[in-house]
Amino acid sequence: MSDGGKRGLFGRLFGGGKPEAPARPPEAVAETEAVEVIERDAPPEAIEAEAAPEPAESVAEPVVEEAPAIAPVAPEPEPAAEPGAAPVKASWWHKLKSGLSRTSTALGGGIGAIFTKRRLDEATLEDLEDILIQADLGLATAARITATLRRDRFDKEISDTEVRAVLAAEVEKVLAPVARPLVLPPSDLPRVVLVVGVNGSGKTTTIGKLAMKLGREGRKVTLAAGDTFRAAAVEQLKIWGARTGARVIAGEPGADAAGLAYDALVAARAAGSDVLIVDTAGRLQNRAELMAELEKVVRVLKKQDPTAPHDVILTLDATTGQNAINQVEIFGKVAGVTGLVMTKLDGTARGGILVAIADTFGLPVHYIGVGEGVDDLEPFDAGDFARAIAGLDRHG
Ligand SMILES: Nc1nc2c(ncn2[C@@H]2O[C@H](COP(=O)(O)OP(=O)(O)OP(=O)(O)O)[C@@H](O)[C@H]2O)c(=O)[nH]1
Repeated sequence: MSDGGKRGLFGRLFGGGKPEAPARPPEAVAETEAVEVIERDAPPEAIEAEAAPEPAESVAEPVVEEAPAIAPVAPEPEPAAEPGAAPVKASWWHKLKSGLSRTSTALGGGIGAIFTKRRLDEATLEDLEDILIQADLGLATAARITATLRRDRFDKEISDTEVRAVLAAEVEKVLAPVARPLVLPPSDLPRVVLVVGVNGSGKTTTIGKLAMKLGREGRKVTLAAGDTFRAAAVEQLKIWGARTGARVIAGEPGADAAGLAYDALVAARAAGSDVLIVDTAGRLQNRAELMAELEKVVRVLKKQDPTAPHDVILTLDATTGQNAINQVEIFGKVAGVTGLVMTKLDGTARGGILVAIADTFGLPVHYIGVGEGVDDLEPFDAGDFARAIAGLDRHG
């Protein structure tokens, strides 16, 4: 986070007060509980896509329920730090490297098998290019890596470690421009972060982890349980809310997602939240009606704040490989994706897909996830990622 800090610094940056909440009656929002549920009984069709009546008028009055307080979760224990490294960074490097081990083993094993004390010839370069493509790095990056080797080392002896160093350097060149943190500039109004993606890509888990990070930075966070299709997703978000101290605005199963997002923004404003993170139902990018619903969520948020949503984050499950490229294209068109989070890099040998996506779209990669734990999400660092997938140690 660019301007994260303790509450005092945050308070100075943001100033003391927040504006009054518009439209929705303040009694819809209780002030102190960690988790709250707004019961909404509007059926999904209550707001027609094109007629788009004011969502706040289309639903019954919300009811606020208090959920039992659950103690915030403690951070996971840090493993022993590398000498001279900051403990958190060291711990993350450890997780990143072991999380990406399947990718680095697939790449490194293939490279080790073809570079056994031999001169670099055209056949070896072709074999290498195949390995890089199979690891989902993308045609362009694979071609660049082999071109660099051809230019600098052709007909010379070269070890697999040297090849991996070239691989890391080329991958870092691709990733460095997209490694951009999620920036939350000072504002009197809540920053609205919409999280989209296909089913099971890790939206809710990522939101929970993000809420924890923002809470630790002293931000006041509201979560909107916009995945109204799946009751378990709402429960999951409530648990995250309780763990992180974020308030959760949720509705009845099947409630209208756009209306819920609208209400959540009203509630976030009334509560003086710094950030509203809106969860959405998982949807396949080829399901037109679900994609239309997503467009409606965006439209309805804009009715209250024309600049919202300020961030549209697409979560991508690394294990889906090449399909992730199609997801970026379609979600980009429908929801105006502004940044990416790649999850489940720990469960796949296909972590190279992040490189292909960076090369193809140039969209900011804010975070990567390498596990289900609360501390398994960190801002994306191009150099660390490149060296980890190449199976090399960290710089410095
Ligand atoms: N190994 C691993 N598992 C993850 C990671 N991120 C999320 N998961 C798991 O992936 C599964 C799906 O995550 P959810 O957060 O429920 O995904 P979702 O996109 O909200 O799912 P839907 O609500 O069905 O659309 C859960 O079991 C998570 O614990 C990660 O970085 N690594």
